[in-house]
Amino acid sequence: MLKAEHLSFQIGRQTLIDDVSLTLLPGEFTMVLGPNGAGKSTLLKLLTGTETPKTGQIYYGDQPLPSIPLSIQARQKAVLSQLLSLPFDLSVSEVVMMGRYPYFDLNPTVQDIQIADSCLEAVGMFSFKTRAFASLSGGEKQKVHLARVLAQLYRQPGDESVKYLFLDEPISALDIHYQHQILGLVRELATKNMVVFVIVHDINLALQYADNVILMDQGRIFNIGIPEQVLNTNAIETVFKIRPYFITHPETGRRVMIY
Ligand SMILES: Nc1ncnc2c1ncn2[C@@H]1O[C@H](COP(=O)(O)OP(=O)(O)OP(=O)(O)O)[C@@H](O)[C@H]1O
Repeated sequence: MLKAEHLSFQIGRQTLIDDVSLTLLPGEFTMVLGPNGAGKSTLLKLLTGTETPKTGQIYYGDQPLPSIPLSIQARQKAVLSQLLSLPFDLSVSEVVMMGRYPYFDLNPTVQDIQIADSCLEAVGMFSFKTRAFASLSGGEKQKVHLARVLAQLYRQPGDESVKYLFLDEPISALDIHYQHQILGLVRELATKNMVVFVIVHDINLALQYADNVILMDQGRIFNIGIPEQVLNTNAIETVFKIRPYFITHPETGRRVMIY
């Protein structure tokens, strides 16, 4: 479980996060939505320890996040940020192997290599293994970084500890086939004792995949709960300033938003 209590964060005089409290449970796929500048990425940075809140506490299980050694954090928590480019000239397999750094000293083991390969396979990028990362398209880079975080949280047999996965707009550059493939993969991971926090902009994908939705606005949580309740007409109109309409998917019976 991840618990955050009364988080606030400021830069200069601007309050980016204003008294945010939440509980995220392993097994639940949490999606975070909200307009540009609502504070979604900033909240992710606080929850992952990249930034330190001005007030408030974050607990992973019953441990305050700052008290957990970084070497332990690296094996339980993985983060995919919006920044996809890398300052070094690395191959695709070297980028994915970065996810295994917390597990080996000097050289990756055969098992690390197998894990990295299987994660590349899972995101449909195995055939790009030897390519220069810098030469990939935006969507291909996004998939390789996803393979990196999957490799970081890869569960060894017998490891039943809670893992924490944070993805900041992981599908923004992906075509619709891969949007669904990756979200399906992440939903499957969530069921395996993982806390999953994913920022997206697509309301219909949240309605389709999320167990739990956090709707943010102006540095605060506007609403949190099950998707159909949180993403209602009034909330969408208030937060996104657009009037939505909902129809029923002819095959699945699911709620779909149009506007
Ligand atoms: N280093 C910084 N200095 C000043 N302002 C910042 C800084 N980082 C973020 N902000 C501001 O904080 C607010 C929240 O930013 P944040 O990136 O968390 O928004 P977001 O909800 O993730 O937005 P988007 O959907 O556009 O990615 C924005 O107004 C942003 O301009």
